[in-house]
Parts: sequence; C-alpha cells; structure tokens
Amino acid sequence: MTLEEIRKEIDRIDAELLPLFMKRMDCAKQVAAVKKEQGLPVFNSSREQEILDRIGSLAGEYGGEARLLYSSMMDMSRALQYNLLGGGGELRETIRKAGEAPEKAEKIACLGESGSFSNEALSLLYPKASPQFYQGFGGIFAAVASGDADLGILPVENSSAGSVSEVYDLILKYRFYIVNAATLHVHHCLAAAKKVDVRTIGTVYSHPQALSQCSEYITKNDLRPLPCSNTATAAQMVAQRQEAGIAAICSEHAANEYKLNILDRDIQNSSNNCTRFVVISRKLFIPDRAQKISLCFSLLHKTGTLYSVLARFAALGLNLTKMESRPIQDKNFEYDFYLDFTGNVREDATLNLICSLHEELPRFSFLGNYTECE
Ligand SMILES: O=C(O)C(=O)C[C@]1(C(=O)O)C=C[C@@H](O)C=C1
Repeated sequence: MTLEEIRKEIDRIDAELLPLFMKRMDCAKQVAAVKKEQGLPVFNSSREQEILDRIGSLAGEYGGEARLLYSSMMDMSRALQYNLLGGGGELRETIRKAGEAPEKAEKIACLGESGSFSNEALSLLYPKASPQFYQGFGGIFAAVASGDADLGILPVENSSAGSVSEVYDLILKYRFYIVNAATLHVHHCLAAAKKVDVRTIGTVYSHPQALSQCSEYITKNDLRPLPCSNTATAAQMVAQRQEAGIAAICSEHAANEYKLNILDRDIQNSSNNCTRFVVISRKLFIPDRAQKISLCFSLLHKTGTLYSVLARFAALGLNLTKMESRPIQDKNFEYDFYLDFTGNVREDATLNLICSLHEELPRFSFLGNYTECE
C-alpha cells in the first residue's frame, strides 16, 4: 500500500472509532445519573482495573498501548461525571468561601534577622508588615500553627542551588495554604568587619544555600565555608566577633545593616541567581487574579498513575511549573508529590479537576491558588 492509501485507511478507522467513543461518553453520562441516585462515588478503582486487565490481554502485542488508551478514556469519563455531579463537596465549599486576602497580616514569621533575604521578599509583598524573626524553618511553621504569626514566608527554591528540601518536607507535613509568592534576584557579597584584602580571609560563614550558590568563588579563593542558620545571622556574628580572617556571605543590605565592609560583590556562581519565596497561612485566601495552583498527593504503585494525573492538567492547558517528590516518613520508598501549575480554580473546569483529584488520590491536599510577584 502507498502512504496515501494507508492514510485513507487510518481516516476510515478513525471515522468508525469516533461514534463508538461518543457512545462510551454517553454511557458515562448515564452512569453519572445512576450514581447520583444511589449516592455512589464516581471513581471505582476495581472496575477500572478489571477493564484495563481485560483490554490489556485482548490487545496482544499492543497490550501496553491499549491500556494507556483505555486509561485515558476512563479519565475523560470520570471528568465528565464530575462535571455533571460536582464532586469534592467539602473542598468546593472551602474554595468558594475563600476570601481575597487577609484583612490584616501584621505578624509575619520570617527567617533570620533584619536584612535576611526572606526579610527582603517579605517587604516586597507586605511593605507595611513587621517581621517576627525565627532561626529555623521549623520555628516559622510552628508560629503559624500556634497563631503566634498570621503568615509565614519561606524560601522554596533557588535557580542554581535547587529546592530547599526541608521547606518542602514541612509544607507536606503541615499542609498550610500557600497564599502568595515572589521571586527575588539574589546578589551575594563578601563582607568583613574591617576593609581588608580578600586574600586575608580564610573562613566564610553563611546559610548552606548561600554557600552553595557561591561555591565557585569559595573554591577559587580557597575559603573554608562554615554553615550558619541564615545570611543575616552570619553578618551579625562577623560584626560582633570583629576577628581578622573571617567574613560573611550575605546581601548588601545585611552588610550595611551590621556595618560591615563589602570586600567583593556579586560573588554568586550565576549572574541570574533567583530565589522563590512562598507565604503560608492557616486560612485559605484566593486573589481574583490568582495564576498559580499548588497541590500535593501520593500515588498507588501502578503503571502510568503519575502520567494520568499530569495528562489531565495538560488537557485543560494548565502548565506544570514545578514538581517535587519527597519520601513519606515511616513508609519505605513511598512518595508525596508536590506540584505547581498555572491556573485559577474559579474557572469551572479547573475546579472540577481539583475536586476530582481530591476524591481519587491518596493524601491529596489542595495547597492554594495565588499570584506570583516576579
Ligand atoms: O463503571 C463505572 O462505575 C463508571 O463510572 C464508568 C467508568 C468507565 O469509564 O468505564 C468510569 C469511572 C469509574 O472509575 C469506572 C469506570
């Protein structure tokens, strides 16, 4: 057969498949009506497994491909049913009731000291708020949990050093809402108590992330990196100790705040060094112009489960911007997935998708829908 003849054959087959696909979707509508009457859940895992096993063995050499095709058709069948039945009632209600923004966000928990990068990000997002400083990420989550703080601001990832795993673990543990985000350009400098030659410096103090972001400079200048809880604390300590041979890696802002001398500027490995911060809250707020959705879930150990979740976002044109997998404590090699997508849950199709995932996936949490300041 020529290519043209084969393509004609494919067109004929597609024309035969389409009415059957539409008939199958009509059946899904009928199933939805029955399920509504009988109060049954949309998702029936054992029924889907039974179909996939049967199709897989009937399809012979195309078993894998056929399973994938039928799995996608059942995804669409479920999506249609959720659209008709409006599943995920509780979550739907929480999202519907969410306010636009906290009326007052006076107490915001923040890492470090005055002059820390978290402090800069906070000033960008909430110029009027006064920060409450904590030395560790755990303290920020605990402050939000106890109500000592209204909100907490946290660095989640850096363009060169990558994700801050400890923060993702805490996000997955506490499951607070994410209500705001900002990306900050981070410029590091080397600062010491006296104006000396860089060659006289032997030891540098900073947060491990900052040390990692300046690793090339540290190696080139033969410096000994020592970790500190954050960059501003490192600057403060170097200022207090007034010792020769030590310096801090911190922001210019922190160096000025603690009256240090700047020995070198822009010492980070990459000239485009950005850190992304998120703001956590016990209460859900969704601004009208929200464009980023965060959620987390775990998956059953079955072929194609992650693919099938991601395909449903792709089908709505929602772009995946971040994915992180973290081990679940006390479970061997089982993972929680953390995902960021573009989108707004006030759009019906997006809300239906989130609500359906809420019903289908283990350990699912909707973490928020917020704007991103860049
Ligand atoms: O049989 C059902 O209960 C259906 O809802 C239909 C169907 C399908 O499309 O085949 C869809 C969703 C369920 O998870 C299982 C199967």
